[in-house]
Amino acid sequence: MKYAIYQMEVVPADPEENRRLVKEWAEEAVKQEQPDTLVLPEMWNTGYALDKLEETADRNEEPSGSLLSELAKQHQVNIIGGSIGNKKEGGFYNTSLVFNRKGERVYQYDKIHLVPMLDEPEFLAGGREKASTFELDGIKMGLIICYDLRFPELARKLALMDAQVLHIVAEWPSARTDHWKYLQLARAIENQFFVVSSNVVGSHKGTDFAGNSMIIDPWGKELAVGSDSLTETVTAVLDFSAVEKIRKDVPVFDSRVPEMYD
Ligand SMILES: NC(=O)CCC(=O)C(=O)O
Repeated sequence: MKYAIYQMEVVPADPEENRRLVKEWAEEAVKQEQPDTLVLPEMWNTGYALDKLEETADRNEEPSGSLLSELAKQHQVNIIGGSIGNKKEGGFYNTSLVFNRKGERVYQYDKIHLVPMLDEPEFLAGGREKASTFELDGIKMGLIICYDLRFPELARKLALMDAQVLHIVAEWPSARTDHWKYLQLARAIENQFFVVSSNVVGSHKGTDFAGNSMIIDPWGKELAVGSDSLTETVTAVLDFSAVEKIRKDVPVFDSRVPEMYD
């Protein structure tokens, strides 16, 4: 499965411009790279201008959901739709959407863990539906959002549900670039699945974002890494047979003793 990740510079509080950028990038990436799956970053419609969400957030995933569905259907490509600032019953959420090649929405997830360092708890409600797996082209997959990366229980749960790849959509600051990289490597190695992450570049109100979008194989090898400051497309091909091979060579999942951990 060939991936193309949009390492984007989000324009804070300008959802129209961000939707234009995403459409333009997706059309170009499909032409240049012929990918199977496109990946967008976290909060790509609004950025972290959280005090402006009333004016800028989607309402019940619209209009961003329809844009992604149309792009997926038109280009017959899967889309891991990053996440969007989204108003629905209960308040504002950081909501991820995933579409298959037919433009059908196959997954929706609201970020569970709200990040205090970016004031999310002040402006957003935390998701209270459990994360689960979804399928694209017959492959089971999982998705978490940025700060969720710090909670290994969530990634492990998705691995135990047979996810072969974990997507991490993010707006991760440069101040903690090392954490961003090492935690992703740890999640890939300990769960023996692929990790595909999309981060942003640029800055907002004094916070610089780290780029370094990554594609890591289940051995922990970096297949592709974005730069720390450029808008770019990060690509790699994932061969999912690597998951089974590595789980045979180092049979961590057979060695688990779960009754000893509770
Ligand atoms: N957008 C985020 O969730 C950022 C997370 C972060 O800054 C951190 O975990 O550190």
